[in-house]
Amino acid sequence: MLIPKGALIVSCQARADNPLHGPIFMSAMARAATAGGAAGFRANGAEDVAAIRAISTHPIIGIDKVWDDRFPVYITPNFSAAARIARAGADIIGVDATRRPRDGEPVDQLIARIRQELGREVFADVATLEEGRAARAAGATYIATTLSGYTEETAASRDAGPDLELLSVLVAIGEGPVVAEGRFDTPQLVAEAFKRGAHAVVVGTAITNPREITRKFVEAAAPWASAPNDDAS
Ligand SMILES: CC(=O)N[C@H](C=O)[C@@H](O)[C@H](O)[C@H](O)COP(=O)(O)O
Repeated sequence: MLIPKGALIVSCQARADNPLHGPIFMSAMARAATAGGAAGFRANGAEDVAAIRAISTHPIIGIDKVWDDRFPVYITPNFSAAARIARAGADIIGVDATRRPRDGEPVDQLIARIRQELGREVFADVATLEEGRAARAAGATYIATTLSGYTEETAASRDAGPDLELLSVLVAIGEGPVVAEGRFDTPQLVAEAFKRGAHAVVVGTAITNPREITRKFVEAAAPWASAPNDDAS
């Protein structure tokens, strides 16, 4: 098992519309996170994975987000996406392990192929207990709460903070490491995840997305903000 117990993993991702998009910024994020004590990374796309691999020996959970209007699954939906990420240097491949339709082989088959043909550990992003059980049975090393709040079935809970309940029930099965991921946006929530038995915690937005962090502070300031020219006397 490559991710050590108690690890804080930092997700270094920035989409194309983010001013920090690109491997130069993401590898700098990873270096900053390393200096702060991060024990591993999650990164999207071959370029960012390769750039982070070049500056770190910590475990990397690599994903390849492939958007396709025909399917809801976009996190490493098929074997060719997984192979690209493995080639780029990811030790662990993150996949959407929900049972939703995807452009590729059924998820159980995908997990088995990643293990057998790529020789990589699988990190299964799930939204429910049943999906977690199934992914474990298919051979995933890590089960993570990443997609709770992001599927049709679980969307209602997205604004309610991280899914601590799902974390607890996955831990209770007791079959292997469970990782807390998705809206763990304060040190207190990270501590709570470990208290509930998380093997590791992945934090993204709250550490590596200055645009969203700024938005939160601006929202807090909004009631006191004057409209332009308000102060003209
Ligand atoms: C649903 C989805 O696509 N989640 C993504 C998975 O890679 C990322 O956008 C998240 O930032 C990541 O899971 C970390 O979570 P948070 O940013 O909440 O700490």
